[in-house]
Amino acid sequence: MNLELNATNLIKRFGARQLFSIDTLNLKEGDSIHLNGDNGVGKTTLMKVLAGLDKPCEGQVSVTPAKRKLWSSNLHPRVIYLHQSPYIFSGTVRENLAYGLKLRGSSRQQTNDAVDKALSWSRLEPLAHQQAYSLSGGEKQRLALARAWVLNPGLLFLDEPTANLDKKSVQNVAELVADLQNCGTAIMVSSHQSNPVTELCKQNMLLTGGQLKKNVVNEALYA
Ligand SMILES: Nc1ncnc2c1ncn2[C@@H]1O[C@H](COP(=O)(O)OP(=O)(O)OP(=O)(O)O)[C@@H](O)[C@H]1O
Repeated sequence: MNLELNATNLIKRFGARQLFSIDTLNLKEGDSIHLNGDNGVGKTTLMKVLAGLDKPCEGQVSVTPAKRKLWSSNLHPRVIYLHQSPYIFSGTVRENLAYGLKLRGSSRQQTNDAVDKALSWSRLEPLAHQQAYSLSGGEKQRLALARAWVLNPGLLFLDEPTANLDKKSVQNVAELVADLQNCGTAIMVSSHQSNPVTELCKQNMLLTGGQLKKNVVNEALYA
């Protein structure tokens, strides 16, 4: 079922400093947005607010159709935020991939089958039994994407997913993100500069001076 996220009258302040004020923002499956803006303008904070991981000072974020929060403070189980330094659970790559599925109540057989598919999807099969903390930066980013992929994300927030990655790893991440897009996952990618992942996006939004400039069409994609 298609998900739609709506944010209205969002204001975020830290102390006396107002970071942003956004009247409306709508995201739905199929959307792909490059969230651009200089360092420190509030891209991470905005994406965390949209994903339900941080609270706005004013305003609301809602996702329809609504679903009960199962195991986390996320707004919705199919709205997923990935930090630029992926959070890795203790245990092997396989165990990391199984984590969310077990919490969702998948059976052992369902979990094993889905983990096998995710390992193949992310080309992490040779590393399946390696301790996840020992992966390289690029491998960790692929693991984080695969962990999201098994949960069938409707909306995926990618916070600087290519920061500190070499060219080959950036390309690998871009291929996985493109595949998620083709499956209908809406993506919002933050980055202060263009890269192969942001180039997949049909729209640009610019966070500047506390305002979100929306619906800037990415001409390069239609050239
Ligand atoms: N919990 C907090 N308390 C006070 N200030 C904060 C807090 N979290 C973030 N900030 C400040 O809010 C501003 C925006 O931070 P944020 O990480 O959202 O920006 P960003 O656009 O993602 O930056 P970058 O591109 O460098 O990652 C920064 O000046 C930061 O110091």
